[in-house]
Amino acid sequence: MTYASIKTVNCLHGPVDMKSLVLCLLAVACHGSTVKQQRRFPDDFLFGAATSAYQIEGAWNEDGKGENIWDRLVHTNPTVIQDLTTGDVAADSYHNYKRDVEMMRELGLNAYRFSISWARILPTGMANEINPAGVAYYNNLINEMVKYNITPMVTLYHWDLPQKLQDLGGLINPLFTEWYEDYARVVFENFGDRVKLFITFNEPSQICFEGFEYMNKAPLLNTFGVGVYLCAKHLVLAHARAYHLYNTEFKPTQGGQCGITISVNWFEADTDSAEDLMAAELMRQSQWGIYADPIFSAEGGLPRELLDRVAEKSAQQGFPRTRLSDFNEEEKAFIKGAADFFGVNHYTTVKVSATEHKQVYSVPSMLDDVNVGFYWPEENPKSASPWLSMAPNSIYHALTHLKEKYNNPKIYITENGWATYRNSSLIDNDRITYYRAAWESMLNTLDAGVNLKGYMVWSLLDNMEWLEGYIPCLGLYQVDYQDPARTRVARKSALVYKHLIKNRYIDYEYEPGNLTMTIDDGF
Ligand SMILES: CCCCCCCCCCCCC/C=C/[C@@H](O)[C@@H](N)CO[C@@H]1O[C@H](CO)[C@H](O)[C@H](O)[C@H]1O
Repeated sequence: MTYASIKTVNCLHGPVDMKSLVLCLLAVACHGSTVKQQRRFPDDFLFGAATSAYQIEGAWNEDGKGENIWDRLVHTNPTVIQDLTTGDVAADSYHNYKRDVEMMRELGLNAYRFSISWARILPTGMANEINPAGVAYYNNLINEMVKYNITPMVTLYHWDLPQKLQDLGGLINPLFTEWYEDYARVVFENFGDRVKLFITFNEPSQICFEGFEYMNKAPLLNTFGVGVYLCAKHLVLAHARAYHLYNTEFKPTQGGQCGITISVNWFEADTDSAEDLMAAELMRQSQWGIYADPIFSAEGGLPRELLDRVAEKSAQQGFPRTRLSDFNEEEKAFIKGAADFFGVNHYTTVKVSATEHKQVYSVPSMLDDVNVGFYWPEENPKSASPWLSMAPNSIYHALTHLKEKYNNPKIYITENGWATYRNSSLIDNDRITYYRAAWESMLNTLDAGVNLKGYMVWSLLDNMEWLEGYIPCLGLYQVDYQDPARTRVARKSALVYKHLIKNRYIDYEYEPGNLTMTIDDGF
């Protein structure tokens, strides 16, 4: 039975297949003449959970690992972390990976998305020196997952650049594309026999915009209006180099896929006015189009309106040339189509206005280039993270937009989740409400013909939430940070997710009797 054939049907009138007919007859016998069938996710839809190295591993300087930009930030500038904490130990997954895999089995996960710490396997960032203990750690984790049929989805770069590369300019240095390709080769060579889903970068906008302008991510550099664009172009080129490397040298024997994950929150125009519609479009172009268009659009290259806007502003500001030039024709051809799938991190909806909610932006800056106002609608329920509120049908709006814009690419939702406060109850009904709404929106998305193949919850377990420290918790499992063993216990949402994975439909009636998690037969 295909997904599309499962609908709310009336047994006596609707055209139904054999399975539906049997269900209907049973329902007629039990309840009368009408049955409301559940919409279901396809059997091969990949349900998983996601984490990243810096946020969970700890062991920041153990077994030969090199320093990365988050290690440097939290140790030299500790007051930027809201609760003055670090990721030095975090959930200590470096020592607890077997328990993490056990949790995956308890949940019945089909897949687990985690990231590799570049500096753990290449302590200096360069590929001349490989750290065997780092490689062994990831081999152990992958082997443990594969043993239990859990598909590894590996992110090569989730924000933790080796510090020695940052000392050389990091993503601002054009040589970054070479360093990254060398690192990607080490990853493919060592893990590609078992890993079939590779993600080159997690959330380019958070790397470039938040790291080089918005002062919200390491390396916290204030290079307003220039650094963000250099970073963006080098990142996209590095992605394309890794993709082509995989495609030509590894895919023929390893047979996997290589994509990129972009933060695609939904930016919605405040009104239907032409000005607000353009404001929302410029926001989308600056936040994710700048990374997605060169790879996924039919024409390639950077988004037109953004290019024009930055050129105009640069001229007004007396720059001899634009601060954002397009890729050249050779680069465009190299980048266009360089992805087997589009990874989407989706959390929320933000409203965008051409005139309202504006702040004073630095000049020059990307914020000033775009020059729009934005806000989170008051009526949307708020989480423990200020940027994350719950918006109606948000996934549907974002993903149907991608379908139209990029000719229906294969999509995995690689992150989606809800933040609660550290001391809140394990009975996390607000998270369950958020998740059920997200899953409902995914079913709408599938109904609309979007080529959506899987979904990863953020996160498997509580972890270090970057500058927000350990204040917000996003895990299906709570981590006890007072306990040196970093004990993990399931929240109620873990049982609800387990029920979804097993049954493939959203059961609003399901209420777990208690919070005990067990490993079911076959896992
Ligand atoms: C230039 C135009 C104006 C820009 C205005 C600033 C941007 C405003 C819009 C903000 C949009 C919402 C911010 C969303 C951010 C998330 O996508 C991002 N934080 C998610 O990152 C992942 O979050 C997880 C949970 O927080 C986890 O930390 C993970 O590591 C991240 O990948």
